[in-house]
Amino acid sequence: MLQSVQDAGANGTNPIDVGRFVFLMAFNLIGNLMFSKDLLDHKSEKGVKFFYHAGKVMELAGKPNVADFLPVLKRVDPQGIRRKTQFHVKKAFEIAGGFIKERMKSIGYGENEGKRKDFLDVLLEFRGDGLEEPSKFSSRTINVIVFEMFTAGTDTTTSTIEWAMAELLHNPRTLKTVQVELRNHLGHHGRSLEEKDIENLPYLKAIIKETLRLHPPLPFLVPHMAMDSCKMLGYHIPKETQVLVNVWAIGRDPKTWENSLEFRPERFLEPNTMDYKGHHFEFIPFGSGRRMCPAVPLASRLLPMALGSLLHCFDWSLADGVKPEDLDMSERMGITLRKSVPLKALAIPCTDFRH
Ligand code: HEM
Repeated sequence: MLQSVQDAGANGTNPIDVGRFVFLMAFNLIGNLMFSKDLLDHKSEKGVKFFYHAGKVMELAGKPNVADFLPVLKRVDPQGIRRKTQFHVKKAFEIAGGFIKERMKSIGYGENEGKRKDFLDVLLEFRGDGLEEPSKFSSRTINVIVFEMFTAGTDTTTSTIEWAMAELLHNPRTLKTVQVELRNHLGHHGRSLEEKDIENLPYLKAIIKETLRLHPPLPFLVPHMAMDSCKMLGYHIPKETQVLVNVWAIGRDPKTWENSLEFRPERFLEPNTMDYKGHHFEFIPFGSGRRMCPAVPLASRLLPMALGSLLHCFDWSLADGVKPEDLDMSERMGITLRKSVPLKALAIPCTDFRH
C-alpha cells in the first residue's frame, strides 16, 4: 500500500483518494490470508472498476427500501434498488470472482483432495464453530464464506482508516501528536512500523478507538432477530422481531461520553477506559456476544498497523487548498457508514521513507 500511495501521490503533488488505497490494501490482505496472494493491483483498470462496483453495492444494500416495509412491492422494486444492486454485485463478482477462482484452482481447490483440505481447515479455523465437517462443505458454502470474508473485512477497514485520516486532518493537533509519538518510538531515520510496536503506541491505539466510537463502520451492527418473545425496558418484543442495535447513537450518548461529539482520543488514555471487546455495552463497534465480529484480534492489529504506517511514512495535508476546519465530515449511509465526500489528501514521503 505504501509504495502505491507514493507512486500515485507523486511526491505530494497529486491528491490521492485515501479510501481507495486502504480498500485495495484490505482486499489484498484478506486475499493473502486466504490465498497467499495479492488479488488486486492499484494500477490495473480492473482494480479501479472493482472498487467502484463494490462501493455501489455497499451503498445500495444499506439504502432504506420501501419494499422492506411493504412486501407486496418486492416484485415491483419501485426504486430499482434491487435491480441496481444486482447489476453492481454481478460486475464486482465478475472481476473479483475471476481472481478468486483462478487462485482457488491454483491451490488445488476441487482438484487435489490433500491441498483442498488445508484450505478448508483454514476456513473452519476462522469460523471456529465448525457447523459442518470441512470435507462436507459444499462449494456454495465455501463461496459464501469467501465472499463473507471479503465483504465483511474490506469496507469496515476502509471506512475506519478513511475516517481516522479525515479526523486527523480535521484536527491538526491530534495529527501532530500521533506523528511525534510514532517518530519518537521508531526514530526519524528508523525502521518501519512492526506489529510488536503497537503496544508502545498508546495514542495511535486511542485514535483507532475514538474513530470507532464516532464512526462505527456498521452503525446498526447486522440485523439480529429475537429468538423468543421478551420484555426490554418495559417494551414487549415479540418473537422473531428484527432488532437493530444503534451503536452510532450509543457511541455519541452525552450521558456516557463527555463532549461526546468531539474527536478527543485522550479520553481513551485515562486509566480503566473502555475497550471494544464486547464487555462494555457503551462501546460495541464490533458487536457483543455469540455473533460479534470474529475478526477483533485481526482488526486490532490491522487497523493501527495500516494507519500508523501511513502516518509514519508520509506527511499529510488536505488537497485543493481545503482548510482543516472546512473539511466536509458528512456521512453517507450504506451497509457501512462512509464519508459522503471521499477524502482527498496529499502524501509527502518523509525523508526516512522505507517500503
Ligand atoms: C474495523 C473493522 C471491523 C469492524 C468494526 C467490524 C464489525 C463487525 C460487526 C459489528 C459485526 C456484526 C456483529 C453483530 O451483529 O453482533 C461483524 C461481523 C463479522 N465480521 Fe467484522 N468488523 C471488522 C473487521 C472485520 C474483518 C477484517 C473481517 C474478516 C477478515 C471481519 C469478518 C466478519 C465476519 C465474517 C462477520 C460475521 C460473523 C457472524 O455472522 O457470525 N470483520 N463485524
